[in-house]
Amino acid sequence: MPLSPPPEPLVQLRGVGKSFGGTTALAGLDLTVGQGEFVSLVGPSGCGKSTALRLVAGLSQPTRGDIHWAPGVAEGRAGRGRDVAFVFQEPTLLPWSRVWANVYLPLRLRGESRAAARDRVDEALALVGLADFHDAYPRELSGGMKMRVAIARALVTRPRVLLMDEPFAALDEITRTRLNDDLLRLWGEQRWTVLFVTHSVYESVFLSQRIVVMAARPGRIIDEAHVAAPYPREEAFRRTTGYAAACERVSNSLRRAVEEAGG
Ligand SMILES: Nc1ncnc2c1ncn2[C@@H]1O[C@H](COP(=O)(O)OP(=O)(O)OP(=O)(O)O)[C@@H](O)[C@H]1O
Repeated sequence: MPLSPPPEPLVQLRGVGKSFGGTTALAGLDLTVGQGEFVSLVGPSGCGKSTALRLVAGLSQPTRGDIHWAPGVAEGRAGRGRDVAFVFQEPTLLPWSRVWANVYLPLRLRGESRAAARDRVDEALALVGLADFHDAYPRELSGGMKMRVAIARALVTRPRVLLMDEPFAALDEITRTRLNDDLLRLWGEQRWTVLFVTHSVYESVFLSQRIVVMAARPGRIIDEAHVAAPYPREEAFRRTTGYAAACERVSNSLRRAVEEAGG
């Protein structure tokens, strides 16, 4: 099969380091994420995955090195940057606001009226399959539905880059699998660039084109695995030899990461 050319770089981390007092969270991180790519970061606890995501989001600044964006991408904090949206493990919805108002929030913070925002909020809710729940309060929703609201709230700004920090870790297996399918469907339709943090080897292989394995002390990249399987990826992909081989490769790298850290 001919290899497709690598996508145009969207964001490049060059020699990025981050220290917190005496703790070196990241050292010499070189990572390029291409336009429209789906890349996962995996690694043991404390290897700096969240720190890397926060740096890309502009929520904190590198101590060393630099982060270079392709021309035309709005930089800055995730909340303000037009083109970068962040989804955390906790959906962090406003409990006193209905689903619609929760999704409207980023546009409200930008000063857009409800009337001007209506179509975009409705569209984001429809994308995650929650159009019928716009009037519900968060307490009336399951964990999976709350996460869908959080994803809709990220999508409402029509970002080019979606940063996801263990978004499905707190969900049960069936809900997680369903949201994996939904996320891939949306990515196929919308073609954002996704940088996804997960502790699950299986989730990373199912979702990603490329998996970056990190080790701790200091946080650094020790392997990059490519998953050549085409999209759309269906359930049957989980039973292929390609899937098994990629899972084994990433698992072995992860084991090495843990051993190197003396864990
Ligand atoms: N604000 C902070 N102040 C001090 N140390 C920090 C801060 N944020 C992260 N660290 C440290 O930096 C290192 C990397 O943390 P980070 O949360 O990025 O790792 P992680 O790979 O995302 O971990 P996990 O998988 O447990 O979420 C850890 O040693 C952590 O204690």
